[in-house]
Amino acid sequence: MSPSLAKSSEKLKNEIEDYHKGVKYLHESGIQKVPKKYIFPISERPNCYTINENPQVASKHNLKLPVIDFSQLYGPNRAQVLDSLSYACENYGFFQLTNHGIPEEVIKNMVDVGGRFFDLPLVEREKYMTKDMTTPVRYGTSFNQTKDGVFCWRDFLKLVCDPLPQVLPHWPSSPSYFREMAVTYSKETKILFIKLVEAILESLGINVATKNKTQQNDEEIMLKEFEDGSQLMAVNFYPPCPNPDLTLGMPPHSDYGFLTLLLQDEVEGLQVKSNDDWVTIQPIPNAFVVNVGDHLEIFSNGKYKSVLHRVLVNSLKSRISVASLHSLPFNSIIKPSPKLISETNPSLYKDTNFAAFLEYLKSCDSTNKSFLETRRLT
Ligand SMILES: O=C(O)CCC(=O)C(=O)O
Ligand SMILES: [Fe+2]
Repeated sequence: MSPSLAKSSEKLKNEIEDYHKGVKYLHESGIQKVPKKYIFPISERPNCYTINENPQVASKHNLKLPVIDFSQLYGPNRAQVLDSLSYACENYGFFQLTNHGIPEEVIKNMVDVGGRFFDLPLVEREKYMTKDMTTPVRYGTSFNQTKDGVFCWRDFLKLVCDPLPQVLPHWPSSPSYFREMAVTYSKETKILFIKLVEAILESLGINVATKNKTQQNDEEIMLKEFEDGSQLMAVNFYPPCPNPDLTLGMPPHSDYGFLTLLLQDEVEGLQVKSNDDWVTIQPIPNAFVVNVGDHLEIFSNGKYKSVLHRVLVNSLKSRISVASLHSLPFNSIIKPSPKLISETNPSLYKDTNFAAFLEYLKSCDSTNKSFLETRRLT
């Protein structure tokens, strides 16, 4: 190899190593332009409208998602709230949840400790970097780091939350109070998830209340399964990006799981696909953005929609979000509820399980085709 060729191949190798160190590393190294690796094809880039450029377009791109006041579910307005919930899940796949009962302090502590984790030196964070998708803790960058052709502007820490006594010793012990804050947050979101599942089953006409107290019905058994179900938390970190118009924090995707409870800080970035448009979800302090995952779309036989969403980045501010993904236990088979299928309304999805999802992740570039598309029968 000629000396100049050797030099350029050495440079390429260093660059590739740098991408795998993540975008916080790139940001801190002071880059002025995003490397080629992060540039999305034109058709996939965000349209960065500002209010001043085109007020009509800007307002169209700022959708007010249905806001569900959770406290109202337990009062005289329950039926109306269930209707709004059903409307949101059918038409948007997303809603914002206020007055959910999780103390402000628990939320603030989680965002704070998540931020302090990303403030640790790279050597500390790197300890959790692994290609193994089944480990209790995984630190990484982009979306599907080993498969992504184009990298996205996001670093993450993923924490498996069950069974807690087994996974907890693997969670980061630094920064201080990380485990305490993250455990409290994961337990609170799990309780909220169970309450949401009860409401969602009821909104689908599947009633959990037992008529005969000595007998458990199918739905109660199912709720018990959710209590023992899977929970995965992803702390996402998006540092400022020099060219937010060329890249994305996360590419369009739907969430694997039944429901995601997402906490976003005050910096906007999350966009949801609605009628072929990308619309920004305005952060509401202390509220959760809740979205239907692939499993709920399958379970509801397509009535509730697992909708594509993506994340934009910006040149000024870091952004943190914490996604808590909940579903049935990892080894469960997910299928349409027998209560919702009939001869005239046949099942639209293949039964699925976690192994099928892992297979999908291994086999293709996850941004090309959604997992859900691979499960549809028609
Ligand atoms: O950062 C966000 O707002 C969205 C994150 C997300 O979609 C995810 O973690 O699946
Ligand atoms: Fe997501």
